[in-house]
Amino acid sequence: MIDARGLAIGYRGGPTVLTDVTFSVMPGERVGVLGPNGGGKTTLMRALLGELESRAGTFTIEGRQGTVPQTERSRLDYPVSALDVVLMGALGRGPWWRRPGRAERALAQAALERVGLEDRARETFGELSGGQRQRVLVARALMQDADIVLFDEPFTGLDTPSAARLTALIDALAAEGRSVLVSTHDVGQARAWDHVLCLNGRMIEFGPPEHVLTETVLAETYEHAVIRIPDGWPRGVTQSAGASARA
Ligand SMILES: Nc1ncnc2c1ncn2[C@@H]1O[C@H](COP(=O)(O)OP(=O)(O)OP(=O)(O)O)[C@@H](O)[C@H]1O
Repeated sequence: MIDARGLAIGYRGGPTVLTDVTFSVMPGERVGVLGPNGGGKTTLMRALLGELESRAGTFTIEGRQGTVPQTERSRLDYPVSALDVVLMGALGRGPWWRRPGRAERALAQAALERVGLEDRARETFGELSGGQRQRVLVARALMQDADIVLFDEPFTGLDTPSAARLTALIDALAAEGRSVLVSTHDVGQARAWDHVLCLNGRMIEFGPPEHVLTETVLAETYEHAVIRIPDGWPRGVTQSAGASARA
């Protein structure tokens, strides 16, 4: 679904902020994207969405993309309902001037049901909890029938039950053959996915978690910040309480 070779990415008029990115994602794979603040996770997502051009290297993407952005960055005071947000996923299906019809509304309602929010359709998006907003945005990606779903730090601020619900949704999307990229600060969570991509201004490592989540790679990724990872890790990985790495 995604094949990137030696990508270098920067913002218009600015320096290159991410280099040497080489990875591939197959249908149904879940890839965790790890890195410190400013490491380049969002930049990579934006390049995959076509918002930023690569300055070197090549990449190909096959299939429709859907994105689940960081909701605290969205404008939350705009009075749109949860259903309206999901219906935005239907834009592009028909001419821009045509309002969503009954069929689209039924699909949007079904997508909300899929994420367990069928009874919240009429509620204002900005008044939902962070976890509920994330799920509405997953429903929007379902509405787009996205083959590739990009999540930008979706677990930030979620309590344990909400995080577990979102993890189950990510697993379900992958089980349907959709490819899922999830940027996260949670090293413990990334361990459960198929591949991990570590970024810190350049790609540090890409591969299965058991190869990537080593002390050496994490130290390079987080520049020797304290990394806490759960017990039961393969040898060579720092062991201590907690499950998250923050830089
Ligand atoms: N709109 C922008 N214009 C110019 N530079 C930007 C822009 N957005 C991000 N950058 C720069 O790109 C680099 C990577 O930032 P990015 O937002 O991709 O990191 P991140 O890994 O997503 O961080 P965080 O965990 O804080 O969200 C940083 O040096 C940042 O200053």
